[in-house]
Amino acid sequence: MKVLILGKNGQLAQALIATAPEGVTVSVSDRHVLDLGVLERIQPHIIECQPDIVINATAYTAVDKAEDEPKLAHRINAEAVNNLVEACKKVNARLVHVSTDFVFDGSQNTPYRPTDRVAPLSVYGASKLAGEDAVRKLENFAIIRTAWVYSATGQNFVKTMLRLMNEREELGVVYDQVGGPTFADNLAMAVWKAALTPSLNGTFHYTDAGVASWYDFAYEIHRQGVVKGLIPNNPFVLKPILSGQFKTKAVRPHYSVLDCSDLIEPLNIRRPHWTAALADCLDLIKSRFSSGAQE
Ligand SMILES: NC(=O)C1=CN([C@@H]2O[C@H](COP(=O)(O)OP(=O)(O)OC[C@H]3O[C@@H](n4cnc5c(N)ncnc54)[C@H](OP(=O)(O)O)[C@@H]3O)[C@@H](O)[C@H]2O)C=CC1
Ligand SMILES: Cc1cn([C@H]2C[C@H](O)[C@@H](COP(=O)(O)OP(=O)(O)O[C@H]3O[C@@H](C)C(=O)[C@@H](O)[C@H]3O)O2)c(=O)[nH]c1=O
Ligand SMILES: [Mg+2]
Repeated sequence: MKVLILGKNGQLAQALIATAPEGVTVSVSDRHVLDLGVLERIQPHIIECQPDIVINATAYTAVDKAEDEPKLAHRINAEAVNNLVEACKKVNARLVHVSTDFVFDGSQNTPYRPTDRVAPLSVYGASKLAGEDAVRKLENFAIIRTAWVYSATGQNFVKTMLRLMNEREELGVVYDQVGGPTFADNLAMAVWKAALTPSLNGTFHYTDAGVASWYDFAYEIHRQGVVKGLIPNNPFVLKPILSGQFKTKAVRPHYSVLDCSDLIEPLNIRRPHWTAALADCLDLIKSRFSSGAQE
């Protein structure tokens, strides 16, 4: 089984590479091998690789910047995906594609199922939805929507909080956006299972278990960070604030909890609670820090 992973240095790509199951032959294309912005390169590259399965772990993920660069976000998250779909058709490859909770507007107050109404609030969300729509033209695909991804490598909320909690004595974090924090390593396990289950076709959700606001998430990062010696045990004030008190270019959904049962039940996926997953990630960050690892 030949699996082509698109993306190398991203959070999910790194986790997929680290957890590749035995028996699969993995090849990885980073942006130097295949820049997805150069649309006409996509088809020849896929034809050259002849994969059985393509896992697209790439995306334009800068949510606020996308508001200023809508064309680029659309090119990477939608047009490139459309070309990828055409290429997969040519070589008869299964495509596993990753999408986001930001396709929803957050107006629901029960966990979103894959079939619930989509209505993105941001350029990023709209571009990812257009990418999903392209993938749904294929016969053999799985779209995995996830949310609030973090890992020991790369840029994410956990790393930002650790930095700010080391620099400041006070921090405001929004409590009116509620979702499902997800450790990239756990997401990667779910993506591998989905990739290697050919009968699984359609749109699915995976996040770690439990729900949190960004404030809850930050509170737990601080609590565990202090216990693990990643944050000094100094007086520190974490203030719960409203989204309106933290101005961002992009509008984010107030509620984007994803119902993952359609994926985790048939595939028997173990879904750790986000607080346990956070502990795993902080342990990794700590071991990288003490071994002097640089990014
Ligand atoms: N981060 C999050 O919180 C969430 C992410 N998602 C989705 O999960 C998936 C993985 O996200 P994540 O790993 O966090 O993303 P990262 O931002 O960590 O990584 C982005 C990846 O996209 C690649 N990439 C970006 N632009 C190009 C380009 N022009 N050509 C080739 N490659 C490019 C990067 O390539 P390279 O490796 O070469 O640098 C990198 O591997 C995405 O589909 C994202 O939309 C969904 C919900 C939440
Ligand atoms: C740094 C910071 C952020 N915030 C808020 C802003 C925002 O509403 C929220 C999260 O901020 P971030 O910019 O880290 O997260 P953001 O980039 O919006 O994360 C999103 O990324 C994309 C790729 C996705 O697909 C989503 O699932 C989601 O993970 O926290 C604070 O309230 N205080 C702070 O000090
Ligand atoms: Mg971000």
